[in-house]
Amino acid sequence: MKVVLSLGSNLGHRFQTLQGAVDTLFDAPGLEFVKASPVYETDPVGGPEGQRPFLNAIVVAETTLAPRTLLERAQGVENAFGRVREERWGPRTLDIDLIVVGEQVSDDPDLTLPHPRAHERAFVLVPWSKADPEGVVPGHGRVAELLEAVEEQGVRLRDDLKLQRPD
Ligand SMILES: Nc1ncnc2c1ncn2[C@@H]1O[C@H](COP(=O)(O)OP(=O)(O)OP(=O)(O)O)[C@@H](O)[C@H]1O
Ligand SMILES: Nc1nc2c(c(=O)[nH]1)N=C(CO)CN2
Repeated sequence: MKVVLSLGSNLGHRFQTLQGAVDTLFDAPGLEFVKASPVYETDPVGGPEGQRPFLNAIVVAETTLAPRTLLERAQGVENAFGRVREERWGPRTLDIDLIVVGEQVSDDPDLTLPHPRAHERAFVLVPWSKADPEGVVPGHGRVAELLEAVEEQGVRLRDDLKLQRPD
């Protein structure tokens, strides 16, 4: 099954955190790296005033794992990078969201698939469209079409930064 993950960081060494997350996510069996998007610097959406901009990227992978197992893997990596959960949409060293897992659809609040806000977030759609132009959000449509409906201002390519394949 194809998995699309969104990675974001707006505290600490943001790029090292994203690369470390990519390396750690693929350290265990069941998840195979396919591609990472370019890295974008993005204005914070929601949350408190005055947050630093995020670095955001999308990673496309193949998996044999159940969605819940993937969520546990992602949360384990977030915790390993010292994420402190305080206020909703507040600053974080690392946030990993499951955007889509195959064709799976779920409205479980602990794991909603596809991610309930992905289809309206430029910081997801812009990098995703570069890594995977054929991408689809089940129930919402093609990434390329969803992108036409969002404001891309506030999402800037950082072509000085490039995520490497996991080591
Ligand atoms: N598709 C999903 N990917 C990741 N977490 C999810 C998903 N659906 C539901 N969750 C749940 O959301 C909870 C809160 O996640 P988190 O604190 O990372 O939210 P957030 O990143 O601040 O906001 P947002 O959900 O808008 O991205 C997690 O504990 C997780 O169980
Ligand atoms: N620019 C940007 N804004 C956000 C982000 C993010 O990754 N990038 N993540 C959020 C919660 O997941 C809320 N707001």
